[in-house]
Amino acid sequence: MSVNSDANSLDSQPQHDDGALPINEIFHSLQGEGKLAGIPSTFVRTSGCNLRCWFCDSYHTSWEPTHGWLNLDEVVSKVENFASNHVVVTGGEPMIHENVTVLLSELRNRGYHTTVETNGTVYLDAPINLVSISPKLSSSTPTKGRPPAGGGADVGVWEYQHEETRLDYDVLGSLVESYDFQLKFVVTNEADVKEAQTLVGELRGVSSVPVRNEDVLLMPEGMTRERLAETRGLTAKLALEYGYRYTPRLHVDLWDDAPGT
Ligand SMILES: C[S@@+](CC[C@H](N)C(=O)[O-])C[C@H]1O[C@@H](n2cnc3c(N)ncnc32)[C@H](O)[C@@H]1O
Ligand SMILES: Nc1nc2[nH]cc(C(=O)O)c2c(=O)[nH]1
Ligand code: SF4
Ligand SMILES: [Mg+2]
Repeated sequence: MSVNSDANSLDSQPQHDDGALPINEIFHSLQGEGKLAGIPSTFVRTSGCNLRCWFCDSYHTSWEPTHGWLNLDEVVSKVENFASNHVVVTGGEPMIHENVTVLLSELRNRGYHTTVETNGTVYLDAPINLVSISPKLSSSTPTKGRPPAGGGADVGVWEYQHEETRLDYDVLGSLVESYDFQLKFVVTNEADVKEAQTLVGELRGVSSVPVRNEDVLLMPEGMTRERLAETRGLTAKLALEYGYRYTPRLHVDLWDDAPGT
């Protein structure tokens, strides 16, 4: 799959009537994060994202989206090759592709449990068992002093665009009210947890459904074991202090976040 030169072109895709999606990889692993951590799952990773988190551990498909497209039948047949009943649709940002609803409907019809990993900036109406929302805090914004993993595209452009796009309370409120959800925050320091606490408070103010502390997960920043060793202790301490749930990153602990894990 060739690397797409114009990183923006995938961010708003014309819909293909065969349900086609830009797919970076489809692989089988343990769900590494969140309430379902440890469950053998099939991952469908779409390409392209509308944000550019400097820490993105999938920059090969967000900052530099690959361009391979698979139609619905091709995706489903690859998923069917694996034994898991759980499918995790992720990216990149999967919710920027309308056709994700077509895939999710087909997976539901085939009896799969589906999780969507999303940055919470786009709302889609689809049959999803768990929406795993990871709202991006101010510490995610790329800056000249915080260049993105993998070199990345033009930070100047993306610092503004990321900051403008990363938080949408209408979308967050709709997702929380429409789906079983978890809120999963990447933690680099205590300021992130204070910001997450404010965001949860705002969400509680607009949501007609409860946002329980056990639905709020703190996840240490790190795409390597070495980096996680620096951040997991603080994150666990903050989870205890603030009463939120701690989530590991099992795929990093086990396999250093190698491709296909
Ligand atoms: C690559 S993202 C794809 C889905 C979606 N775009 C999102 O951000 O939620 C998958 C998950 O990895 C998390 N993530 C990405 N890079 C990370 C890092 N360096 N450390 C910890 N979590 C990270 C994201 O917050 C998200 O929960
Ligand atoms: N094992 C494993 N678990 C994951 N949970 C969320 C992931 C993601 O990239 O969305 C992910 C991933 O990339 N690998
Ligand atoms: S929103 Fe998700 S995929 Fe996009 S850059 Fe951030 S972590 Fe990566
Ligand atoms: Mg990942």
